[in-house]
Amino acid sequence: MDFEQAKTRVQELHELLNQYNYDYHVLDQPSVPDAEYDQRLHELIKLEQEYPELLVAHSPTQRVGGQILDAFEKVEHRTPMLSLGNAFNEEDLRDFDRRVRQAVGDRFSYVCELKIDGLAISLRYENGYFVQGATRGDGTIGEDITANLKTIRSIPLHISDEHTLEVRGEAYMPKKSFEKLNKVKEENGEMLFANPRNAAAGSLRQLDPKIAAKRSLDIFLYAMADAGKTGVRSHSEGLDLLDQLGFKTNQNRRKCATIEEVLAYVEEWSAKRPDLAYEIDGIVIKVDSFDQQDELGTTAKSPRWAIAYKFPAEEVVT
Ligand SMILES: NC(=O)c1cnc(N)c2cc(Br)sc12
Repeated sequence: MDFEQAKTRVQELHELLNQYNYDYHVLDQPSVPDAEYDQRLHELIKLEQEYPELLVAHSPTQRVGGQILDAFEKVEHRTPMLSLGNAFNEEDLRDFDRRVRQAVGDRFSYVCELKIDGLAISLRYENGYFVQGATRGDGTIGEDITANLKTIRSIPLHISDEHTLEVRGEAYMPKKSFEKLNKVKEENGEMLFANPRNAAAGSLRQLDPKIAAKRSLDIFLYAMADAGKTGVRSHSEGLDLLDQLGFKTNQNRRKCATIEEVLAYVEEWSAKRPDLAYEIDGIVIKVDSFDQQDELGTTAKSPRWAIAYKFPAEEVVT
């Protein structure tokens, strides 16, 4: 095979492997047996060894970085990462609804989403390439954990969208992975993680990406910074765009026209919570239209157009 043929084949393998990866890790619908994926990946590794000039940072072979970092660099978020005000009961939710109606009237809708109990992160794409990933930190300054986030297979290393994009989401450890990890730690006489959130945070703060890669972390993306710049006009349209771009979003979201529908969604998912493959600690409720979000504005800490309903703390049986 000459260089030009190798270049064409490398491009084909990028597309094939990215598609297989998307089907498996984003859609949860594997399209080929693992052996087929491994065979194609091995073919790409061999071609990159034979033609090093064909090895690029966004190659599917580059998910698990080499060197162990000494520390994490600080990253300033170009758009601050918000925190949410809390609601603890039906009355708090009705108060929130009254405040929204006072500001924007009765013609609006909410979007309800599961509040993932993980670690808030931000992904930065430039010209369609994943270039940096960071923790929320204090909302303005986070830590650069790009190497560890690259190991999360549901994070695309390249997207079709050419402009610069910042995508926010929650990295988490599925319940089964958490139980498996603690079982191994117990067998090794190591300290156990208290819960999947701590396990996810501890895994993403590993200085060695090879350790993070073994922790079966996953992610749900739920917002774009400056989403309006992409032309979408509401939060729900933004989530649909994230789906189209190949990101993993949580499909249990629902548009609600009234607070009664919001309360029904809260009730439904409070009951379904134990059967989910991941921990949630509440429900996020947002006014959908960006124009109406702008009318409501933001306090120093959190938006007036969103609230997080928190499930009551579970009784710990000692
Ligand atoms: N879907 C969402 O908006 C969402 C889900 N899960 C979370 N832990 C958070 C946190 C903020 Br802040 S928003 C959000």
